[in-house]
Order: sequence, then C-alpha cells, then structure tokens
Amino acid sequence: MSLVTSNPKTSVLQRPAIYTDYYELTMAQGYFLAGRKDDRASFDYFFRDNPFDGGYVIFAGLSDLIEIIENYAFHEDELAYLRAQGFRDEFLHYLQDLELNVTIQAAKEGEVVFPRAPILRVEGSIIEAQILETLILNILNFESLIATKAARIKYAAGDHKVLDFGLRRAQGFGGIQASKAAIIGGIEATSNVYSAFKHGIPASGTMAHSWIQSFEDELTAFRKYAEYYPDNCILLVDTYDTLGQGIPNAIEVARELEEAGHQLKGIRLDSGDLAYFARKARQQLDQAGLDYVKIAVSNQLDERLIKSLLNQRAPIDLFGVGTRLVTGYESPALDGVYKLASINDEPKLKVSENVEKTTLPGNKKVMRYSDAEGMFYGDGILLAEDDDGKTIHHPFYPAKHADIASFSAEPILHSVYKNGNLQIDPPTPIESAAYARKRLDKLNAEHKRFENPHIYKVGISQKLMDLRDQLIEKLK
Ligand SMILES: Nc1ncnc2c1ncn2[C@@H]1O[C@H](COP(=O)(O)OP(=O)(O)OP(=O)(O)O)[C@@H](O)[C@H]1O
Ligand SMILES: O=P(O)(O)OC[C@H]1O[C@H](OP(=O)(O)OP(=O)(O)O)[C@H](O)[C@@H]1O
Ligand SMILES: O=C(O)c1cccnc1
Repeated sequence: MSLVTSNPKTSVLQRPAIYTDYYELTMAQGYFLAGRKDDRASFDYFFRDNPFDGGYVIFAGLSDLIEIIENYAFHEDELAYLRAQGFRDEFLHYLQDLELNVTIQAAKEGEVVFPRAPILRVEGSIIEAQILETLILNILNFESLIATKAARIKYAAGDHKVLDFGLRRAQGFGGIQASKAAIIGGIEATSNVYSAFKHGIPASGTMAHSWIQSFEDELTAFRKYAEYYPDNCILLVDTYDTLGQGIPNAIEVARELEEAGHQLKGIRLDSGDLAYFARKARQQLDQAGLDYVKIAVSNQLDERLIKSLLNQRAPIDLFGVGTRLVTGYESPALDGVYKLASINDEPKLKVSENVEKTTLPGNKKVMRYSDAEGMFYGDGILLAEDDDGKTIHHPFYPAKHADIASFSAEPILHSVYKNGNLQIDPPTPIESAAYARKRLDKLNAEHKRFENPHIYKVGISQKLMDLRDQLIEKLK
C-alpha cells in the first residue's frame, strides 16, 4: 500500500484523480460495494455535432490526457478529503492502491474527425473506465474545439501567418490548453509564454499601446524599441493618428534601422478599417522603398473577418487573433460524450426518445475510406470483428447507403495504452500540427467551406446496425 503525499498547491495535471465530477466517485464506490470492481467495461468518446456550423473537427488533447494518466494517483490529502465526505474506508484503500490498467485506442492527435465516429475507446475495469470520463471529456472537448477553430482561421488566412494573442481573453487557465490547441490547428506562434515554454511551441509578439503612451512622443517610443530589438521590431502605428503620424514615424525608424544595418520587421494596425489602412500603409511603405516591411493586423478577428479582409485584397501579411480563437467563438463547447458500449463483453446501448441520441453498442473500430487520389470519401463505424465491409449505411436512414468496396480503407483508432502500458511517444504540438495539416489536405474543400459545408459521410456496418436494432427490440 502506498500513500502519495503532495503539495496542495500542485497543478491540476498533478492532481488528476480529483479533477472529476463527484458522481464518478459515487458510482465507482457503488460498483465497488456491489462486488463489481472486476467487471470489464468499454466506453466510446465521440461528438454529435460539428462546432461553428462547420464540416469537421480536429482531434486534440491526447498528449495532455496521456500526461494526466501517467500522473494518475489519489494523494493522501485527497483521500482524507473523500473520507470527510463520507466515502468508506475500504473503498478509499482500494483507490489508494489503484493503478490504471486501461487499454485505450484513439485517433492520432491532429486527425480530422467527424460526428458519431468513436475517436477514443477505453476498456478496463468498470471503475477505472468510469472514473476517467470527466477528465477525458474536459480535456478532449476543449482542445478539439480550439484546434478546430484554429484550423478554420488558418484555412481563411492561407499562406498568411497567424499569431495567437488570446491569453488575456481566455477562460482563465484554459488559456494554457487553448494556445497549445491553436498550434495543433495550424496557428504559427503564440504570445502565451507559459504555453510556449511548457509545450515547446514558438513564442512571438509585438508591443502594446502602453509602450507608446509611456513615452513623450510616438517617435521616441518607436526608436527605443528599435534600439533594443533591431531585428525583431513590429511597431504599433495606431495609437494617435495612423496615417498622419504612425506610419510616417515607422518609416523614419525603418530608415534609421537600415542605416544601422538592420530591417524593420513590420507595423501593426489594431483599429479602424483594416483593409483601408493596410492599403494606405502599403502604399506609404512602398513609396519609401520599404517593401520588405510586413503589415500585421489585429482587432477581434476570426475566420470570417480574415476571409473578408483577404477578399477585399487587403495587403496584410500577418493576422493576430485573440478572443475569438481561444474562446471558440461562437460555439462555446464541443458536445463530446463518453458512452458505455459493453459490460463484460456484452454490448450495451442507451435508447433515447431522440433516435439520433441512441448509442452504438459493442466493441467497435472506425475505418476511413479514401478515393484513388487519396482524398477522404467517408468513415465507417464497424464492429471490431467485422471485415472492412462493402457497404456503409446511414445510422438513422438505413436505406441510404454507400458502396465503399472500391475505396482504400485505413483504421482511425490506434493503440495508445495496452493494459496500462503506454504504447506511443506522446506527440508534440508541432508534430500534431504537421499531421493535422497533412490530413486537412485530404479533406475536400466542400467540407471546409464556412457556409453550409457538405456533410461528410459517416456510416455504420450492416452487422453493427443489426446488433443495435436487436438490442433496441430487446429493451422495448
Ligand atoms: N475592412 C474591414 N472589413 C471587415 N471588417 C473589418 C474591416 N476593418 C475592420 N474590421 C473589423 O470590424 C471590427 C471593428 O470594430 P470596432 O469598430 O469596434 O473597431 P475600432 O473602433 O476601429 O477599434 P477600437 O474599438 O479597438 O478602437 C473589428 O472586428 C475589425 O476586425
Ligand atoms: O482583439 P483580439 O482578437 O482579442 O486580439 C487581442 C487584442 O489584445 C490587444 O488589445 P488590448 O487592448 O488588450 O491591448 P493593447 O493596448 O496592446 O492594444 C491587442 O491589441 C488586440 O487588439
Ligand atoms: O504581441 C502582441 O502584439 C499582442 C499580444 C497579446 C495581445 N495582443 C497583442
């Protein structure tokens, strides 16, 4: 028996076991008291609707989930707290000795995923599989939401760079995960130093209005910054009078930098009509022979505004995006759920009045079908023992089906844990971002457009449909 002591101030990542909903623990104790602790269970993590009225989700959060599972333990002071809450000694002793021996399969971090297909499956004792629910949902739903938002923003920006400016507007410490997820989704760098430090992602930034206000005049403020950062200087030009003063002062400092053998990196616009000011700024800079000076813009941007600015042919090189990226504007949460699929290898199902909420029973696999060019055609949800199938059926309108025999098939779920043993090196955000980029390239543009994206096919196999229908009949 081992007692794990800890500093009460340690972060959530060091205290994962109580980072959960109370009912997970009351149910776990219930299974224990009922003598069911060695029952086996499997759960599926999936979501029902794409956020942002979009056509896909980028799966993120797997590496944080792995870090949490690696640190999973009930600490002495947490057990004392649970004892004071009325949990029983024999159960607390069980928790004290609990080692997670779960088997987990998941999509790769950065994978492009779609509604209803399981993205992560957990198998283990009923207690360990149940008590991971809240952790899994909390981490995967949020990071996948923000990675998806980031992918949309990057899709609108195309080859133009995007920086994450969101920490100050993020939902508290969620900003740490948000900046990491933003990188996975395709944002190039972050202003968030903690995230950059912790996750090894590029840190970057410009300057605030306060820097300029703090000096006697704008030109002095620009000169001082350029003196200290001659090779990494982006001047904020809109504090007083963008066209009459900000850009002319930036041009003066750029010339002084040239004389000293350096180059001004850019200017930033943060207010007004960004297309108009960017055009005017480009003209003034070019006339001064400063065509290498980049134009950055910010101010409540998102994918739709970036698309609009580029449609207006605004000569913008770099977008700084804060609030609307890290808060997942305008879809506050991904609706991912964690549903019981089997107990002791017996398939289980949750029936709902709403047919779309009836779950898919049994141990399953997910296959992705691609055409001869390697473009994604659709996903199939199959029973684990199914062959790769010839037909997938619409989950609610079985008459609608697709012939997938001619497509190539690849599994989407890969082994992450086998009986508690980690099977992979957790991916870095940069690796996951590269994977997301590669996979998004295989998703046809009609699924990526912002207005009424084409719905990607996710079907179920005949065997899975038969099993579901039999169970529904049995439960009637
Ligand atoms: N050319 C443009 N086309 C579409 N949207 C734009 C354009 N220029 C700016 N915007 C957006 O319009 C909104 C302008 O908001 P608002 O009027 O509050 O800004 P502002 O008054 O110029 O700046 P602030 O209030 O920060 O001083 C921002 O979200 C901005 O990104
Ligand atoms: O608009 P967002 O997408 O959220 O991007 C972040 C915003 O945060 C900063 O403004 P803030 O007024 O906080 O500070 P500043 O003085 O540096 O402009 C920055 O100038 C952006 O406008
Ligand atoms: O570096 C910047 O320009 C920055 C950082 C945070 C928020 N807004 C801007």
